[in-house]
Amino acid sequence: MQQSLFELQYDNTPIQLDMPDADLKYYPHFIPPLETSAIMRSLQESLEWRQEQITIYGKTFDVPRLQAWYGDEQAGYQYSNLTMHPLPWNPILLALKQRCENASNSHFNSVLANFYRHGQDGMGRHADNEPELGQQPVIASVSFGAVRNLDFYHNKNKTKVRVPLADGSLLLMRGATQKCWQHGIAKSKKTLAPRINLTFRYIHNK
Ligand SMILES: O=C(O)CCC(=O)C(=O)O
Ligand SMILES: [Fe+2]
Repeated sequence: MQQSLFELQYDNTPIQLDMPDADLKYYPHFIPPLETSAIMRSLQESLEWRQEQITIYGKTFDVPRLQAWYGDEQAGYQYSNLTMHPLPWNPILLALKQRCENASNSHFNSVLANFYRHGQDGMGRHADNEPELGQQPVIASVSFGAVRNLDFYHNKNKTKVRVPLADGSLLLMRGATQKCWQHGIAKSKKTLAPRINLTFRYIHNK
């Protein structure tokens, strides 16, 4: 039997992840499946992806992914005596920002985009706890493309929680999440398709 378009409504009810000292809400179908591949392609083509580098003990390495940072002009921040400025918003990022603001009842003034080209791209353990993000930051994380595991590590005990982030999903991180947990995207030996993740944030300036 043929399904009518109206029956192809996906349930957008969020799931509250049961983790202590964290406030994590997961929306598996935040972006309807019919829209995700076009959005992914347009992000891949229209964002100004950069290969950033890090220096550890005097040796310089390529960060294992491509990155781009967009936001309001006032959302710059100080970094090693330099003021970093975001690129100006484009229509697709603004539309996604609006959808995240509606879902979270929050405001965002910048977005960090990460492009994981294959399984060997990843992100090391960290917390988004820079002072510019405030005491209990609200971060909206939208994913497109390959499913990748976001691993959470509790700061005080050895608890590890693996959260697979699906194409078109939204993960809202709030409350004590950044204070009490670190998170990272593990690399994989498997051949994985590309993935783009956007983390919408609010940067407070003095
Ligand atoms: O790619 C992800 O899901 C994680 C991104 C992230 O942790 C970050 O941008 O701070
Ligand atoms: Fe993060």
